[in-house]
Amino acid sequence: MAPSLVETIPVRPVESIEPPTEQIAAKDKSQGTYKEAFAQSAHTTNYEAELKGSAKHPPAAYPHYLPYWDNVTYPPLEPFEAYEHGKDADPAFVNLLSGAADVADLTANIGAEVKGVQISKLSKAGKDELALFVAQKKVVAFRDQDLADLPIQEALDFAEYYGPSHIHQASGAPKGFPKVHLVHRSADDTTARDYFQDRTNSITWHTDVSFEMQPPGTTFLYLLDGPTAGGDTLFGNMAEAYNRLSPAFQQRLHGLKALHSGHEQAANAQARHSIVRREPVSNVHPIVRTHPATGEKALYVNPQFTRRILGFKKEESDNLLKFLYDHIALCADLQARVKWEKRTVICWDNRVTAHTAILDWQDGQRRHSARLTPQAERPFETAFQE
Ligand SMILES: O=C(O)CCC(=O)C(=O)O
Ligand SMILES: [Fe+2]
Repeated sequence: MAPSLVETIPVRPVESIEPPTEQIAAKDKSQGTYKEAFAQSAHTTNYEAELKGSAKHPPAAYPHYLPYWDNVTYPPLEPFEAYEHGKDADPAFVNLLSGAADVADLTANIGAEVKGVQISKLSKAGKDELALFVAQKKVVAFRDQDLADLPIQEALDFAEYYGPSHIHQASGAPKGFPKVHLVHRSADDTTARDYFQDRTNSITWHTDVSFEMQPPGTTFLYLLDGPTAGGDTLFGNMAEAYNRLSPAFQQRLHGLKALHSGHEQAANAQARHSIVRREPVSNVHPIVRTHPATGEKALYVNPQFTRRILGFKKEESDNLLKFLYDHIALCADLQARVKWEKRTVICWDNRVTAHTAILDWQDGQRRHSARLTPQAERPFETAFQE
């Protein structure tokens, strides 16, 4: 992709899907540059309240998971040969599920809930089956997990079975663990309420960091602390979104490629005087990608990071992308709204799903979770078949 195209595409405002940077940086505006403020981040009121609690809320349950913005930059991500463990899995899922207390579908076409399986303790065969099970179900809530209570490095080692950890270009991370991506809104943060001063909804459908050459596959997000109600995460089945289209339309999408850009997310972080850990990148991916284990085809565009369909004029590209985004957003019949509980790990396959946080909880409650993000193969497509 010629870099000039990236520059000529108008920068559209991209909502931050990385809440913590926004929150701390907003405080920093009155305190000089972010970097100055960062040096004293442990002394900001907000951070202190998180550590110590206040009259209104308890301290953070997992203080070593509070976001920290180290000022370290990283070289570009290196290409690597991805290995798809789902291909080695026994589709009977004996090693994953035979000891489960309960396995239930959340809807008819997306999502499952599993109780009584400790994913951090799975055998190799169990881990392979997890990859395939999640690829089939698209998103799985594993209840009563110990991931948050393990040393952070052990949690990372578990996830890295599936691929090398992605280091996010702009998000806060636990101190010393830049490979862990944090989602954090402190208990005295009013973003969830403030958001609706300017917007009618908080929905930001996306698939994680699709601008990377090898975006994540099997991904784990675990709750550290959450509101009593609300703050669910909504997932959509992008393979089913593809299947719903007519064969003629599917055929038209095959062969099309789209540009995905991380430049706006980086610019956003810079504008907030936050950190950017790497030179931002853009990559071109097929609009219909194939899952390496299931062979399923899935729509692979999202309004956060996809910018342009290559070879189409702007209006053509905008219109087709708008249709696809509307299709993804409107199909409540291929979505699951997954509820968090303490000690829940939600695992999804970024190659065949889209997701969005829902910012609907009441003020005065912390929402804090950590993501382990193994990278996978470069998206590829296989031929259209009727
Ligand atoms: O906060 C959430 O519910 C989802 C956050 C998210 O998009 C992610 O961790 O990838
Ligand atoms: Fe995400």
